[in-house]
Amino acid sequence: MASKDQEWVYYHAGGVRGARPVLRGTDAKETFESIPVIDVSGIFSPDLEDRKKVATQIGKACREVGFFYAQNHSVPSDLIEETFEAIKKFFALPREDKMEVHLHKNAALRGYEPLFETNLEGAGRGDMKEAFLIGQDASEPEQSAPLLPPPSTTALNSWPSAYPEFRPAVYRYYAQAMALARKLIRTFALALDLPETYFDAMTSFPMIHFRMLHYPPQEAVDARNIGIGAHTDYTFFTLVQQEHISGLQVLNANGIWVDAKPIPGTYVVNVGDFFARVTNNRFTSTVHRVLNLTGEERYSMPFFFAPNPEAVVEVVPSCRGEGEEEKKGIVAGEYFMERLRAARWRHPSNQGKPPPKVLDVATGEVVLQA
Ligand SMILES: O=C(O)CCC(=O)C(=O)O
Ligand SMILES: [Fe+2]
Repeated sequence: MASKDQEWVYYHAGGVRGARPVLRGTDAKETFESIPVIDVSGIFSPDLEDRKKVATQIGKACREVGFFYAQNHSVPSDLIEETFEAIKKFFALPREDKMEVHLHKNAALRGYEPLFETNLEGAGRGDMKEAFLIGQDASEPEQSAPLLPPPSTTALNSWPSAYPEFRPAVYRYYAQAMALARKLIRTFALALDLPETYFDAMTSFPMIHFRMLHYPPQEAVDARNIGIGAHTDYTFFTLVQQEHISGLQVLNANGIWVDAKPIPGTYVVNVGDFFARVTNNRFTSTVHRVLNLTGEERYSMPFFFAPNPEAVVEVVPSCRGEGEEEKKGIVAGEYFMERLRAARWRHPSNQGKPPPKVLDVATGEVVLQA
């Protein structure tokens, strides 16, 4: 029974605000307290049985936690290090070189996002991170799109002219992350008792968002000082590289934050909202946030893997239980852009629309976003 002393955790999930009571002692429910580590080397095996063994472990992690560490993922560690070096150089550029590609100049919301421009929890001065975002873009030859775009197609990504080496460095990593994601989406299919290729057609040229992030150290731990506010991802799944600096935290069913500390040689993999939807929430899209209390600069690179923009996303056959609510199909690209715009409502395409209502985490009141 929630008393007036009840503590709450506020978050932003599935595009809406939510709150979870913090449960301790005899009120606590059965939930995870750590994040499983899974050796995924079997996904590269020619033997289906090896691939299924990994799928079984991944399926369990997706149902019980929504997060797992993937070990032996085959993306070379020196490539990951080189990519972090390139990202650090980008964030170290003079402000005007970064502002050249500010994401509000870009219809697809790609490019540079300065500190404090999103405010996922709605409190304080905003999320304490800067970011650079690229995504799927058929006009960029590095992406080898299955269908050539019409010649009039304009690029969706924006690249800083002051740092020409950035694009090839980012794409060297992008290709490897994409190859791993393609293996994993098949493993997720097996984990759901579906044919291994079940998701292939709806991810033939998927919505990718590759976000490079820099979190300066923060001084205080309160709702007004946060790297990225509590949220869920709008993906099928996300592959996170986070160097050696801690900061990522995952919310369990008791409202307790569990650290997703960096483990060398692994990816943090998390389920996003599209997977929660197609599995009727059998896979959980778990709330997470970032607080950088290490006193050091933190860099991370989540690679978001979502369906093709035109794909209509429906509950998969193995997750249609009797008596369960029939969810109607959603067009993946529309849903995605809605979520992206809600997080950045100052974008010119939102002009004239009222600001979204958000919860002030400190007071618990609903306010209009500033
Ligand atoms: O920086 C991280 O480790 C995770 C970032 C994240 O959750 C996001 O960008 O959605
Ligand atoms: Fe996230």
